[in-house]
Amino acid sequence: MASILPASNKPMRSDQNTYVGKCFVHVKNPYLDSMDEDILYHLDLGTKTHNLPAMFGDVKFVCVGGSPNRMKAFALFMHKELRLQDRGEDVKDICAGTDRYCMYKIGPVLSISHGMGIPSISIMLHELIKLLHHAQCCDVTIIRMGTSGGIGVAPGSVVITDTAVDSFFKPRFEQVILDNIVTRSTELDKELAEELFNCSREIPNFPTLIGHTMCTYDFYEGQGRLDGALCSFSREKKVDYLKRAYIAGVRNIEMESTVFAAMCRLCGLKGKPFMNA
Ligand SMILES: O=P(O)(O)O[C@H]1O[C@H](CO)[C@@H](O)[C@H]1O
Ligand SMILES: O=c1cc[nH]c(=O)[nH]1
Repeated sequence: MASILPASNKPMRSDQNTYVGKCFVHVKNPYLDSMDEDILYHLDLGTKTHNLPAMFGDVKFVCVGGSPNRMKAFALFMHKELRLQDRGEDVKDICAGTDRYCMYKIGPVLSISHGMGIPSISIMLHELIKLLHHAQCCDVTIIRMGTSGGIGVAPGSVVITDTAVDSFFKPRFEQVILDNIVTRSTELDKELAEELFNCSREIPNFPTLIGHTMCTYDFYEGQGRLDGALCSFSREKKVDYLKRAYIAGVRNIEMESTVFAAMCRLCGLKGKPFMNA
């Protein structure tokens, strides 16, 4: 999406952070420490109402995806894979008190839904990152498992994102903060990409590749679709745009990866979108 402020009113600033050895999930908000209580409103959790270190202190993997049903199915799958003692049917939605997101905990794995688009996943990520921070979690890996539209790849391929890019094919996320635009990096953990790619090679008939993922603010006009309620470009313009995206290294399109990459990177989560194209 283009900046919503004129260029002259755009103080560009970059937030930077790198991954460190043993890494606690950290927040970057000086006000949080002085707060008597932190209510994670959209997760229906809080520091006074729940013992977050006891509930979540052992979390090492967080898997997120748009749809609540997908994330429940993934939780049941993980329950089976990890051969946990309790019955699979007992896998309970921790956020059942709110109908915004669902969350399941299966041993060290959290499975959470985030809805569609940047604003929806960003609210969930703010509260998830605070939750992992309050629970004193360290060395947490987060993976987004989503659907996406492939560009120049065989249908059904899995794209492991190395870098999330915006609609201009740039590795950045522009966050509007008050009336400023702050540009954040969207580089992702390269080792994790290789690790996931190597795992995929052990599974027969599992076409997988590593590439850039383009994140748009809209499913229809933003992704060059000709079948939305509005369409102001020609088929030729659409094809030209997608070809330029391919040349820039984009292999799939979805709607959350830039903010996901930017926030996880800043707060010490090793992150990776991983998508069906
Ligand atoms: O499959 P999920 O995780 O919902 O993600 C993709 O699907 C939605 C659009 O249909 C967008 O949220 C896009 O990013
Ligand atoms: O954003 C998305 C998600 C799934 N498929 C697409 O084509 N785009």
